[in-house]
Amino acid sequence: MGQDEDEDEPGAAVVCEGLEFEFRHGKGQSTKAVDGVDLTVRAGEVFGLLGPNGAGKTTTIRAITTLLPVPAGMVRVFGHDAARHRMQVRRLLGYVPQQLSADGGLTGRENVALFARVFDVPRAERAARVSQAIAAVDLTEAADRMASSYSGGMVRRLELAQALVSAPRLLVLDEPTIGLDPIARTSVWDCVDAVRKATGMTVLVTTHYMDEADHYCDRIGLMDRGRIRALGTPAELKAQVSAQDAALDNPTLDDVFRFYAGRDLGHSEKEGEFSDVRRTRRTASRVG
Ligand SMILES: Nc1ncnc2c1ncn2[C@@H]1O[C@H](COP(=O)(O)OP(=O)(O)OP(=O)(O)O)[C@@H](O)[C@H]1O
Repeated sequence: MGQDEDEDEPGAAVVCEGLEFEFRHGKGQSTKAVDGVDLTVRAGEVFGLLGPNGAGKTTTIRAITTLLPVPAGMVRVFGHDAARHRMQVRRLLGYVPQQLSADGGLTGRENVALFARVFDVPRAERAARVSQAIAAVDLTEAADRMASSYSGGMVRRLELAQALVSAPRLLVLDEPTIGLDPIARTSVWDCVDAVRKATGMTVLVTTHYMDEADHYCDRIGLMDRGRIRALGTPAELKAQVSAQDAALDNPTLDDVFRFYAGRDLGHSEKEGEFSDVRRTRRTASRVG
C-alpha cells in the first residue's frame, strides 16, 4: 500500500491513494464514509470536491488535514505522509472548517493574532502578517471591532484570514460560502482568488454550489458514497456526460452532478435533511 514519498507526480500538492475511513458507532455498527479514494490535487490548482450530502467529502478533507487518523501511505501533502509526518503537514496547510472557527468575543485582529501564535508565525513578523492577512480579506476597517458584530460574510472572510496568516501552501475550505448571500459569496471567492494569484497557493474546496465550482475550480472530483465517481475540468465533465447521454445536449454542472450522483444535489437521502438543518443553525449562529 502506498508509494514512497518521492514517487509522487511532480508538482502534486495532495495525493490520496486508496483512502478509506470508517466511523465506528459501537455495538458493532459502523459507516464507511470513504471507500477507496484515489486523488491527486496538483500544486497551484483550485480543486473542487463535489457530491451529495453524506458522500464523504468532509471525511476526506479531515483525513487530508490530519484531523482523522488514517494509516501511513494513504495521504500525502507535498510529499509528506499525513500519518507519519503530521506536524509537517499541518504547517503547510490552512483549513477553514464548516464549523465556526472565529471567536465572537474577540476583535477580528485578535482572532487572527491567535491563529498566528498557534501556527508559530515568528513573533517579530506577527503584527505585520496579521495586518496583511486582514487586508487580504478586506477587513482592515473592521479589524478592531468585536467579531460578534460582523455579518456572516465578514465572519467567513475573517476565518479565511485566520487560515491565511500562516502563509499556507495548501488552503482547504469546507463549504466556504454556505449560507451567504450572492455578494458575500463572490467576495469570499475574490479574496481566495487574489491570494492564490499572488502566492501560487493550492486550494482544495468542497461546495454544493455548482455555479461556483464551474466558475472557480480548475478541476473537480465528483464524490458519491465514499468514492470519486468522475474527475476532470468542468468542461471535460460536461463533455463526458453529453457523450454518454444524447438527451443531455449542452449539459450544466448540475446535469453532470445528477448524472453521476443519480439524484438532486442537497435534497437526497436521510442525511440531507439533517445536514441542511445543521448548516442553517451554524449560519444563524454566525450572524446572530
Ligand atoms: N463523526 C461521525 N460519526 C459517525 N458517522 C459520521 C461522522 N461524520 C460523518 N459520518 C458519516 O460518514 C458519511 C460521510 O459524511 P461526510 O460528512 O464526510 O459527508 P459529506 O460529503 O461531507 O456531507 P455534507 O455535504 O452533508 O457535508 C455520512 O454517512 C455521515 O453520516
